Amino acid sequence: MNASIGASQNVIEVRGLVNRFGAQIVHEHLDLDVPRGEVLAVIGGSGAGKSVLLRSIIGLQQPAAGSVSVFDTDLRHAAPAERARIERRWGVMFQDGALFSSLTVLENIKVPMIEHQPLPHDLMDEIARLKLALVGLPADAGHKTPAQLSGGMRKRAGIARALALDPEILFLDEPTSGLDPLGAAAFDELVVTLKHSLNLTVFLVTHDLDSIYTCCDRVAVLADRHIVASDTPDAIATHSHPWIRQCFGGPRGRNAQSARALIGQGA
Ligand SMILES: Nc1ncnc2c1ncn2[C@@H]1O[C@H](COP(=O)(O)OP(=O)(O)OP(=O)(O)O)[C@@H](O)[C@H]1O
Repeated sequence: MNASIGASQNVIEVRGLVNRFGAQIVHEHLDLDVPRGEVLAVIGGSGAGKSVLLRSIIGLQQPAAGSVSVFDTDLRHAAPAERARIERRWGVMFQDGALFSSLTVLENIKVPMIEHQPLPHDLMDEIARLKLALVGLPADAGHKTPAQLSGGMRKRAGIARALALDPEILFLDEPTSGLDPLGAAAFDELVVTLKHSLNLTVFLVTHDLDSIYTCCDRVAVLADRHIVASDTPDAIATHSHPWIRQCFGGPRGRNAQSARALIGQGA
């Protein structure tokens, strides 16, 4: 496909994806579209293949078959320079933040800039400080190492680094895992704010039903090795697939729906 056409509204298109590890088939003919500007949550049971899907999209996992296009470009067939240009247009926050432990937060945020877009050091410092403020971290957090931050602050620092190059797509792998309910809710609000202020497309792997109702436009459910349903959170909640019924009909699903109803009433 030609990157210059850009006619598609989908910034990510996955077609016929197959991933296996030895005899274990994780994905079998999986299709998924992510339109520009959408916050998409990918949910599914533990081990369903959500992280492997994310890794396949960003090129860290070589699929056995199928294609993945990002910005209308099939990354498997892209020349290294083109691939690097595409990679600069997304940012990734892995589950544990994946920050360099020996660097300060500001130095961590500057790493992608030094790698992909070296600028005078003063300017990179200034940009890093702006990213820190954007994710709601105080200025003094910039001079701390990851070990000196709380779990929630580390995740925010991970997002700040993912935003270093002003990406169009933000990939988040279980961003609220390990956070207390208030920290998780604040994180969901941050995702909504970033989506609107930066016009981001967000690909979110999550187990958190509150996040789904708070910040997602659409939910794609990964089960039985492929996407079994993809729709708004409300529509997914009434889907008949057994895993979805178990997930949304259980106590966590009911709590998330009640919380949403209360928010809707302005409580
Ligand atoms: N590098 C690898 N080598 C072998 N097996 C792997 C590898 N990466 C993932 N798997 C297997 O693929 C399956 C899907 O893993 P994945 O991490 O995508 O699940 P997940 O849906 O993200 O799970 P969780 O919600 O628990 O994080 C698992 O059975 C996992 O053990």
